[in-house]
Amino acid sequence: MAATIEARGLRKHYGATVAVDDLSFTAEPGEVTGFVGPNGAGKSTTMRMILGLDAPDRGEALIGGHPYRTLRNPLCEVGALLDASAIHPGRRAHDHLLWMAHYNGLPKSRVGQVIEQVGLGSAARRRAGGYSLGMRQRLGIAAALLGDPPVLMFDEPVNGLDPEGIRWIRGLLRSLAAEGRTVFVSSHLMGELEGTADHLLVVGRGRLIADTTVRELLARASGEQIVLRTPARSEAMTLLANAGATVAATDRDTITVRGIAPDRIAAVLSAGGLTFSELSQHRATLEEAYMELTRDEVEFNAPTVGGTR
Ligand SMILES: Nc1ncnc2c1ncn2[C@@H]1O[C@H](COP(=O)(O)OP(=O)(O)OP(=O)(O)O)[C@@H](O)[C@H]1O
Repeated sequence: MAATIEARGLRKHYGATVAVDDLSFTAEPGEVTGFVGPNGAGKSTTMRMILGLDAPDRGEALIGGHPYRTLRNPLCEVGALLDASAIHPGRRAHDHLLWMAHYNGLPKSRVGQVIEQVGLGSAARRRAGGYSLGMRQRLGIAAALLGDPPVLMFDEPVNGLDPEGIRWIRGLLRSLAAEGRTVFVSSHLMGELEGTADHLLVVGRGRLIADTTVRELLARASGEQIVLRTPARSEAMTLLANAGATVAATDRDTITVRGIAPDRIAAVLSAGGLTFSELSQHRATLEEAYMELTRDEVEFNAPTVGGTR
């Protein structure tokens, strides 16, 4: 059974801080939806509201069309990893999952299945207090998968993991989406979602600033910018600025040019007697596209060296 996650006009404030401000979006089955934004953007607060752990001031959040609190068997409708350290250190992973299964009326056989699925097999009888961060993440994910739910939500699941752990989580997210599940994953680093997310929701200061696909976001960030490589960098910058372009030096002999077309750039340079060795469309990385979107949205923006941007 497929199910969406929907937020409709969600708002939440804590004292004078508006953590989430009129947020609306839909996450669809069969896709990994990346929920990205700088620290303090409101990601965890939004996820807590979707999961019924915090009440919105306004708006509503729905899983498969229903508020979390009205779900009859929540573990079978949505699995979530919010805080991997939430398990008691004296508890063994196997017993923890067995207790969850029992409490939620799930067959015992699910425990062994999810332990295998997350690769915790040999460690499942050890106490969680001795687990590494990566093992605790795996246990949290096993708990989320226990009810075989169509919707999965993970809050910063790769935070602090080694490259092998990151690769494993990425593969898992993709395979869960390929099974037709709705996979919702938050991160404050866009690069972490490269090659994993299909759909991106970018938030800043509690507001939605982009609801897009990875492909569209890259195309938008790459468009219009031309990379020019020339030995006469400063002369070229002057000529192009006089011709109405916006220019910025990016390297010893490289300039990015906006606002005029490549054939016009070539014509201006040739009229000025300048040569160039490259004139190409700029290809933005996902991280660059994200930085551009969120530049003004960072809660605590560190001043740049020299006070200029
Ligand atoms: N329980 C709370 N009491 C007071 N302020 C809160 C509380 N929870 C969140 N906030 C504030 O709300 C804002 C959004 O926080 P939230 O944790 O949702 O952001 P986030 O995007 O998940 O950040 P991070 O990436 O750092 O986890 C922040 O300014 C935070 O300080």
